[in-house]
Amino acid sequence: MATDNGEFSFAGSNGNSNAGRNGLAKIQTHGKKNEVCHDDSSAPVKAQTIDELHSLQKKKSAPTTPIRGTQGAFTPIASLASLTRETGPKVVKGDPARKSETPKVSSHHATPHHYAPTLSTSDSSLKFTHILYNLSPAELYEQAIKYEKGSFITETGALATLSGAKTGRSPRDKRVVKDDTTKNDLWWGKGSPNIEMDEHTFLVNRERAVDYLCSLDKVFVNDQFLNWDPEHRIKVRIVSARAYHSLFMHNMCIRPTPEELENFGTPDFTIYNAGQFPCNRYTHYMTSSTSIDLNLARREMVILGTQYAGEMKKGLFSVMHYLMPMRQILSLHSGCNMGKDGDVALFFGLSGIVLLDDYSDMEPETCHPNLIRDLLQRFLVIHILPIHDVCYLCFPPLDMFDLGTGKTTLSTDHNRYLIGDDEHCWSDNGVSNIEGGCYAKCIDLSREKEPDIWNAIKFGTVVENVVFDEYTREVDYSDKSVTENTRAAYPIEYIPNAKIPCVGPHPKNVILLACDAFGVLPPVSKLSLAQTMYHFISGYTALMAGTVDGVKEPQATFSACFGAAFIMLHPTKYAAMLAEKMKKHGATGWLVNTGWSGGRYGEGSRIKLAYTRKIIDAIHSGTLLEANYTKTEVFGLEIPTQIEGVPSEILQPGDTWSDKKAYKEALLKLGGLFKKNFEGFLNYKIGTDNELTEEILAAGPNF
Ligand SMILES: Nc1ncnc2c1ncn2[C@@H]1O[C@H](COP(=O)(O)OP(=O)(O)OP(=O)(O)O)[C@@H](O)[C@H]1O
Ligand SMILES: O=C([O-])CC(=O)C(=O)O
Ligand SMILES: [Ca+2]
Ligand SMILES: [Mn+2]
Repeated sequence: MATDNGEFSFAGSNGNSNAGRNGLAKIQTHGKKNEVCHDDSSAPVKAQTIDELHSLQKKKSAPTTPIRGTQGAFTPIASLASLTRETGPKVVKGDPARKSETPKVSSHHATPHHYAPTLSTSDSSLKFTHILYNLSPAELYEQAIKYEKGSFITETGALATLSGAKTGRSPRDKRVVKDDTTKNDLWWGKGSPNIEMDEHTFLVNRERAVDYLCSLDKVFVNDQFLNWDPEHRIKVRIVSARAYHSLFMHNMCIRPTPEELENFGTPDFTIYNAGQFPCNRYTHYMTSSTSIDLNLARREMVILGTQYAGEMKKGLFSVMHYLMPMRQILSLHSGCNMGKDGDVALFFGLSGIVLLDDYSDMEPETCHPNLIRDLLQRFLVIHILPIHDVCYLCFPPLDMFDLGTGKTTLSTDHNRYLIGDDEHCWSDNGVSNIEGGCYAKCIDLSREKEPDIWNAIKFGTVVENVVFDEYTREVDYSDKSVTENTRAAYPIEYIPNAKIPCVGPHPKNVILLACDAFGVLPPVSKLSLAQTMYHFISGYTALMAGTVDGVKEPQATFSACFGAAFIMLHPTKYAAMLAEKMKKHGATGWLVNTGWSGGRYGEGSRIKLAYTRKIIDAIHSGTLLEANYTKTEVFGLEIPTQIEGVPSEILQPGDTWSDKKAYKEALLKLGGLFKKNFEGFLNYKIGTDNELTEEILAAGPNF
């Protein structure tokens, strides 16, 4: 929904009587709104900083610099205005610790602002906060190392950081404002990742975050872009308290040129990351001290109680899952690369902590014991939400993790151009990467198997939660002491054959990746369009759950569109768009199992990355399309009989199991889980074509 001046707007926000210049309700700082308790009843102090206030204490006996003169030199940042400070802190560059340095005024902020006569309402509004605006990686390194515990330079020059208590995303703590527009537009209720909150509660959390940020001596502001398609580029502002967060987003979002920054204007979306500070559990809708709050009408996101940087990345991805479909553009949780001849492939796959199951129709007593235990241990104020409501948001136990299906690993291919590793758009113009960087798993990373990722971990790259040698600073990628989910965030240019700008023509191959820990899905199968849709909607992979005795058990998980945690609309909306685009552009679907072979987890072994790469090569080159196929029982998948460089005996999973009976059992078990999961979609039509809906329903396991 681009407006005349090229900025997008959200449906519903423009007609709002409360709307400010950009269609947004402004933060109200005076009078009205009886639900807010104001502290501006007493006579205001005539000062805008604490220093000014102190200067008022002493009677002037000699001329000093006029107050207005110094103030006029700085532009305040409107985003950080709150009930306690109307204007927000002023933008300066440089480190406030270097007192001798005169702070340079940033020329980037063109927001015209008219100073009201000094009317300060609390001490908070007098406090000076430095805004460290779009610092360079080198400056951010210095800030991190000086002020953030756990920041170190690794042997290869990367910045090692700790993300704090949270080393992965917290999907249970995500909240989305339900208002008149989103109540109809978004997917709510059973199975949906969108847990509602109201506008007022959002403002409570926003105020908490903004006041926290303004209480600091300095905050970081990044102004950057999302989406390499210039027609659908989104301007984002990230306000954060840590150099780690600022560098992470510098790497992950698209970096503006100095000219683009000069003309940046008003951001389309703003994140307030106050992750070090918890939310208040006595606040309505809060069930823990972590909250990630999305307000589409205000175009804002607030983060409280988690420093895991992936929340910002995936929070913005959720926003794109709303904005892009509104423009008939499909947003995809996929990697993407392109061959020398311009053939594009998409790699879908699940990852991270995902919605595992849904217990909405269960009584609290029968609810998942892990969840109950977790609730009892973690929630001080269970009464805020009736336990039954919480139960319907059943998520995996906290010690559950995924193995990674291979989006990043397989899209990063030395023989092909990398368009992106995780988030893309498919529009009438072709594909475009949403991001400006990659976020690779580092666990067991090896130079031989993943040379391009290995080499990208250098100066400028953020490595999260890795363990390194105290003296040499050599990283031990096999060390899981902090977490399994160790990660590296680097600008996409760090991959030598990145395709810049990160756009490409319409995809020729759509590869669905599943890490099957049951060991029954074939290493590769060719899919019909209906099968592709069936597996896209199912979004299967295995998660590893730690049990009480520390034994790891694989568990099937289904995450619609291979990214249920990030979608905003009903999965069938995305599925219909994918089907339409694949049909129109003649793309072929493939299912690739990057998981177990020769038995389930614990018995067989993970398919060698080298073999998976050969399989992917054969898909890209077109030779696999020409191969001979046989059809499997239960799943009805077409399996090639031969692939160059891959032992033929591993292509048929049944042949690799020594215990055939166990194989059949595992196969039927997985088939049953697919069926059960798909029941949730039986009542939905996919697109306008009833024929396709019927076909998709028939394309699942049959037995
Ligand atoms: N046969 C295989 N194919 C793909 N990856 C494999 C294979 N065997 C082992 N791996 C490992 O599995 C992991 C795949 O993770 P990857 O980062 O590609 O996941 P992802 O799909 O990008 O997830 P996320 O969205 O969380 O980033 C890597 O650590 C890789 O080394
Ligand atoms: O967001 C994260 O933590 C990592 C990621 O890419 C995903 O989970 O899909
Ligand atoms: Ca990845
Ligand atoms: Mn991802």
